[in-house]
Amino acid sequence: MTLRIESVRALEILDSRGQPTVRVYVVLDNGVVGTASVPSGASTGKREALELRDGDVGRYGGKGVQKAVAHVETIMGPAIRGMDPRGQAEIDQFLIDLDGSPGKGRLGANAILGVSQAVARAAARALDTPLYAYLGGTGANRLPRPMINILNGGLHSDFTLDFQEFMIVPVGADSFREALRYGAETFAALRQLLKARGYATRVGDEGGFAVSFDDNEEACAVIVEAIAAAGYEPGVDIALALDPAASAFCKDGTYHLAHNGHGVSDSRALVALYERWVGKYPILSIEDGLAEDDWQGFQDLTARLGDKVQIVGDDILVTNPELIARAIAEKAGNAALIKPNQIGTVSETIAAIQLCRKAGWAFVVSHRSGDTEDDFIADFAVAMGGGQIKTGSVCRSERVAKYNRLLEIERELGRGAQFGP
Ligand SMILES: C=C(OP(=O)(O)O)C(=O)O
Ligand SMILES: [Mg+2]
Repeated sequence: MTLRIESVRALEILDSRGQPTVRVYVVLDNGVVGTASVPSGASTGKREALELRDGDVGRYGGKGVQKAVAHVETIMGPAIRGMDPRGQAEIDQFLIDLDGSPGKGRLGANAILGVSQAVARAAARALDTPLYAYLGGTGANRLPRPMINILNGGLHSDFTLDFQEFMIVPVGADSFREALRYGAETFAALRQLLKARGYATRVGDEGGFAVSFDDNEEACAVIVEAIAAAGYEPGVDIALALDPAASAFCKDGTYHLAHNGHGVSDSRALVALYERWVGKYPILSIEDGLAEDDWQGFQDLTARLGDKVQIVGDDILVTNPELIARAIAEKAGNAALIKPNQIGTVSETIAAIQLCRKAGWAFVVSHRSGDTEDDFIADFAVAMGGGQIKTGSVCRSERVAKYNRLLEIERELGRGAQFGP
């Protein structure tokens, strides 16, 4: 069967924060269309691929993406016209070369990723194959274990807490469906608990409750209570995972904690705090426990806790194979967060995961805090062999879209479905 890219269109749409973002449509010569919408972070790593935004504050109150849209339609589209959409690696490399800049800032990583993902979708549709099977083959039958965000802080909720994400991990569940149920029931129990204590139950950017406690640690304590209130055993059925996103409260190598009594701490004190918490609460994963430039801190944390806790690099690694390779060599962590828009193409995202696998590292496929109804990462996680996925709470549709897609995939796989990292 011959398949050719006929045209590529793009559109400025809104993300879940009401900010403009890019949607791409790749049209094939047989009429099949693949679409993709690109997410956008708030607590971004400084070495991420560059999201191209227009200079002025646009009509939605944020900076528009008209330039990125124009680059898709006038530069990238004509350049890949006539190419076979099944040649993902070739097309991605072609787009990287067409941009020619180290951070993809000329054409815009948001524009490039939109095209890259829409090409994959178009090819899968043309072959009448689900995206997970197209990207992962017949062996792609493992559903990822979810890390479900239930309390938001940091840049995702105006620093109601210093730490950005408090997540629950249904370790005792034996299917994705059950895991999601554990998560939804605990979220409901947490809502009741917070209400009973007089807290408002508004939510942050990723749908976790945005509650201000005097001390960050209270978040761990209340989650453990909610797990028990929902009828589960903390640490056995459901564990905790943290993403402090420490770059956001680090200035000049010092960590400034407004919700922690003593206020300011250095890297060693923060590592000691995590050690104390791990001794007290069933925490199995800590992402960005230190700031993106604190390689020594990541090494210390890994040396102290790495044999029992997953130490995930997000801002420090930015899904970049070169930085992941360095962290593997320097033992600065034992897992990578995987965000396709941090690196900018599907092929480079796959390369980052392949590197993790080779080194015995774990990986967590992730949404962004500004996201859309696009559920690409759900299929992508299954294609990559499961691992883990973090895509927010169970109460905002742009997050639930990914969970619901995973439910669909699990049912489609039937008896063949496997679950967990
Ligand atoms: C998802 C995250 O947030 P953002 O998209 O704001 O970087 C994160 O830090 O892991
Ligand atoms: Mg993070």
